[in-house]
Order: sequence, then structure tokens, then C-alpha cells
Amino acid sequence: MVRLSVNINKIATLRNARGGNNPDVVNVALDCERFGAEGITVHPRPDERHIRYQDVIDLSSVVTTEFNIEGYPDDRFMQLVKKVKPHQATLVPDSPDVLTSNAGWNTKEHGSMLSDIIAELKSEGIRTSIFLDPDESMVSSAVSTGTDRIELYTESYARNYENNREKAIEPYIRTAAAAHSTGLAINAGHDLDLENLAYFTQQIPYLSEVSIGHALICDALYFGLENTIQLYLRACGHYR
Ligand SMILES: CC(=O)[C@@H](O)[C@H](O)COP(=O)(O)O
Ligand SMILES: NCC(=O)COP(=O)(O)O
Repeated sequence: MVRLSVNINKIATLRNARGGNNPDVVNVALDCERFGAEGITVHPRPDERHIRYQDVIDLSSVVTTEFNIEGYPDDRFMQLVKKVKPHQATLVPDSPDVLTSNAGWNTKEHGSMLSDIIAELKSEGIRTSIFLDPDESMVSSAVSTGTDRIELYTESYARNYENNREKAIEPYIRTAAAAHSTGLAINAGHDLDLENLAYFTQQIPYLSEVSIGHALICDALYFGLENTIQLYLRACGHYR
């Protein structure tokens, strides 16, 4: 079964909209775990548009499943991650002004920088994952960085799923097979939802974890958070 890590960025978006503490990000994370989530993911961006750095600190002392912090490894991110020591840090190549994550790492070009960052995180006992496009030519240089895992950036899969899912999944199957053959563990995320998730988890063998936020939180508006997490767990192969 594929582990489901719930990304609660958008809970913080809603909270920040009115300036108070409703919804309470910490309480929602605890409820997500109570409803079956096997991890909590947050992505503190430099402008703190949703998850704030203080949220990460507050969450670190209460999350009892796996805590995954995503972000670009600038100094502030690295200080926070080394202070909090989450189970996993997922490095993404986002520039501060992007609307959302929009690419994986060019591990050929940035291998040396990533290697140093990954060594620093692993020396703190933190499992590392790096965001990767479904491009098998990037796998060998990903291995050279020393990362524990890759996270397949699933935006193009999600965008093309409805039109031709067999074609959309192909590069992911190839990249996952290449990564698995090197011993890398495989995560996936971005734009996964209740329509496209089950096919992805069925077609990509040896997938360790998916992290899902935007669509899951939107679905919770209609189905409720507990029911929605159960639906996503089912799509991850639980209860099969
Ligand atoms: C790395 C990734 O694909 C997502 O986890 C990202 O965290 C989404 O960020 P926003 O919630 O800011 O769109
Ligand atoms: N790493 C992907 C993630 O955490 C959530 O992405 P999304 O589901 O909000 O697109």
C-alpha cells in the first residue's frame, strides 16, 4: 500500500485569509492523523503565503505520523529543517515567486549543490527526497546526490490523465523503474486527486508515498475531511 501524506498548506491559506487562527492548522493536522493520514506535509514558502515557519515548529511537537517538510533549500529553510528534524525533507527547485511548484530538479546541473545539502540533512538524521520530473535521464545524477528518495512531480500526469491516461503514465513508469533499479525509493505528488490517484498507484509499482493537498482539501469541502481522507486512502490501495 502507498502511504498517504496530507499536505495542509491550504488549511493555512484559509486561516491567513482572516488573520485569526481559524481553522487551527495544528488541530487539523491532528484530525488528519486521527482520520487515517499516514503523514503530514507542509511547504513553508519564503513569503509565508500559507504555512508559516512558526506553524512548522508548532506542528513538529505534535505530529505523530511522518512529518515531511518541502521547500527550496535556502538558508532559512535549512535552519528550520535542522531545528525541527522532520522524518523527511523534500527539496524542490521553486523560486520564491512561483504560484506553485512547477518543475523538478535538473540533477545534472545542480548535482553538486544538492549533494552538499543532502549530506547536511542526512547528518541530522533526516530522510531526503528530491522533486523530479518524469525524466529517466535525471535518475543517475539523482542517485549521485546521495538522496534517499525522489518525488515524481505528477503535474503532467494529472494534466493529461483525462485525455489519455496510458500515455500520461508512461514516463512515470519508465522513470520509476529506472529509479527503483538503483535502489532509490519513490514518492509522488502534485495535482493528484480522486480521479487520477488510483490509476497512478496501480500502475507505479514500489511507490512509497504520495503527498496530496490542494485537491484533497477541496474535496473535503464537499465530502468532509474524515470521509475524504478515507477515499484517498482507498485510492492508495488501502482496504483493497
Ligand atoms: C512540491 C509540491 O508539488 C507541492 O507540495 C507544493 O507544496 C504545493 O505548493 P502550494 O500548496 O503552495 O501550491
Ligand atoms: N508534494 C506534493 C504535495 O505535497 C501536494 O501537492 P498538491 O496536492 O497540493 O498539488
